[in-house]
Amino acid sequence: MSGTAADGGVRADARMAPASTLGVLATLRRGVQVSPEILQGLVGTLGLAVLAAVARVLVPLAVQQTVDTGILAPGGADVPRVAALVGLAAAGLLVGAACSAGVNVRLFRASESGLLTLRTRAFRHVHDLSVLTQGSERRGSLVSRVTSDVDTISMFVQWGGIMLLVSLLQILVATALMAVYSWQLTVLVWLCFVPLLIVLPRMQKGVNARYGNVRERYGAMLGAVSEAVVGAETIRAYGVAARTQRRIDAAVRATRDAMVRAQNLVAVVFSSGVLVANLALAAVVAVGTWLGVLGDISVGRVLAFLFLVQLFTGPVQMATEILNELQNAVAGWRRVLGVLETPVDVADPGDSGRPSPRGPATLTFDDVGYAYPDGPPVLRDVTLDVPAGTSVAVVGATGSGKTTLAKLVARFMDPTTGAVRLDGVDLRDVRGADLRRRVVLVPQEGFLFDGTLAENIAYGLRDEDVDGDPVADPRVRGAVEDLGLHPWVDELPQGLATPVGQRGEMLSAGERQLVALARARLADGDLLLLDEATSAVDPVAEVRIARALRELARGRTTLTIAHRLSTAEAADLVVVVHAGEVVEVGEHAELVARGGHYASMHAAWVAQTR
Ligand SMILES: Nc1ncnc2c1ncn2[C@@H]1O[C@H](COP(=O)(O)OP(=O)(O)OP(=O)(O)O)[C@@H](O)[C@H]1O
Repeated sequence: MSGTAADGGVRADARMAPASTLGVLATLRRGVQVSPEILQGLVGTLGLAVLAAVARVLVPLAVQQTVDTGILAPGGADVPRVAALVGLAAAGLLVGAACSAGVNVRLFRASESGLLTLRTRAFRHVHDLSVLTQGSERRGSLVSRVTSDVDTISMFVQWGGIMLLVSLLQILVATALMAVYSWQLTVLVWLCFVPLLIVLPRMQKGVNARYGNVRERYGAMLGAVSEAVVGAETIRAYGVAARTQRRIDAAVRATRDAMVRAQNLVAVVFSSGVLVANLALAAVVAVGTWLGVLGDISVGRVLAFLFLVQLFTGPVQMATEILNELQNAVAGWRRVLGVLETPVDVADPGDSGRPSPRGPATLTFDDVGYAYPDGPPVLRDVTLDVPAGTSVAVVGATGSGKTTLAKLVARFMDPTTGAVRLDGVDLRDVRGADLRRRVVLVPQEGFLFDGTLAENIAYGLRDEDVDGDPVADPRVRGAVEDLGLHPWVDELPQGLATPVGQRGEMLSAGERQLVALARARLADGDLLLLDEATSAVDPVAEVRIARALRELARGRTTLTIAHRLSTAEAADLVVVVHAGEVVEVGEHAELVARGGHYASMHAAWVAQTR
């Protein structure tokens, strides 16, 4: 959440229509606005594309000239002329190939730099979105927007776009030359191809549907396989390998069947293109010969027609496929633009915000209410004053709103009504960087990254403070020692250099908590938000965690979401949340004596544990 509201979105003007409602051309236009590099050097590229199309038509032209004015020259074959024309055709082919290569290279370069901008902007924006938006959007879908959706755009821009351009030009230039040679044969060739043009889009739709089915089956197959890998322990523990294997086999077979169905139709589409081209060739030969006998057309021109017909087949077949790719690209573009348009609902005021200097932190809830989007209120009229240096335990039944309270303090979202204040300043007005420095959240399950123990602890440092190898960083070691964790770390075979594995899978749950605490110690905030872990750990780890927590909290304002009432017993202040409302606030002994909510929770807990 480092960006400001103004830098990420693309809808600077609120009156602009959302990308999901835009037509094809408007989407392309807005896509180009977002990444204008796509159009870099377009005029030069277009010029090269025209040259490439003209060069391809040079061959039929040379054939006609060679036959009519070289081989069948009135005074006998004119060998030097034939040689010159063959040379010309060869040169044309070479120039055409060079132009095509140039077009590809230029397009590739321009589109890659455009897509780079699009990807980085989209990724940065995803980062700026509030945790809540990220959660509701399903993280997987956000990832796919920044990766595969951009890929569909790239496919079209790099390949489809230019093929469409070159193909259209090729058809136009070829038609022009054919019309010069013989209008009758030109009409004939078009008559052969028109039915294909009518039928192909429908067939292409079928191909798309079948490939859609393939992608679906493929996704299901990947899902089944990855589930079996992730759930390997459960599968083994319950001995259900055969059942799992049957599910995977069925998914693999379904993918194969879908693929075969799609390929069958592709074969029909491809063959019909070849069939029509051959029909056109046959018709040209037959009608051309007849016209030749009548003296309306020369041999060279009929031969040239045979070559020109070939120039039609590829583009016509490709055109529908390319148009389909255009649809995919436009859909991808809409989704990526949709991400860029998602408003940043927790906006960092940046430099225009109020500075919040380090020091003892007081926390105030000022008549705070909160409702998750489209949900009922989960917090109501919360008013609370936490003096600097106080340790507060928030207790309440599951779902009562404790975590929501902590999330508001970390500013993962803003209250629907009222305000949360740090040292009297509304969090909405506090500079993001100051807030992150002063308020540190230790979640129940701290996320560990694939790397060493030291690297994971060093995530507590701000980017600008990181230098050198964390393993050798005295600050990392210092944090570990401050919390009394060095005996544990020193027992590990590689000490601070011990790898933790993906998500810390090589450590136990208790050890992961210790790393999260050392990280928070290094972050050294003024206000600590602790979501107490509910998972049980062994007694030694429990003692170690409790000691580290005590050390971590020393001298700081602390808000702990307490799942164990022993934590509440030790806190300066207990806050009892019930159905979204703060119903009791006071010291442990005071609340027990009051005989209300807390007293009955405590009595139940004592009966269970002692
Ligand atoms: N992201 C969310 N979207 C919608 N509703 C949510 C979301 N997170 C929590 N809630 C709802 O808000 C209410 C309060 O949830 P919260 O997580 O704050 O409770 P809690 O007291 O921390 O519970 P627990 O002790 O089980 O962690 C619950 O009814 C829950 O269903």
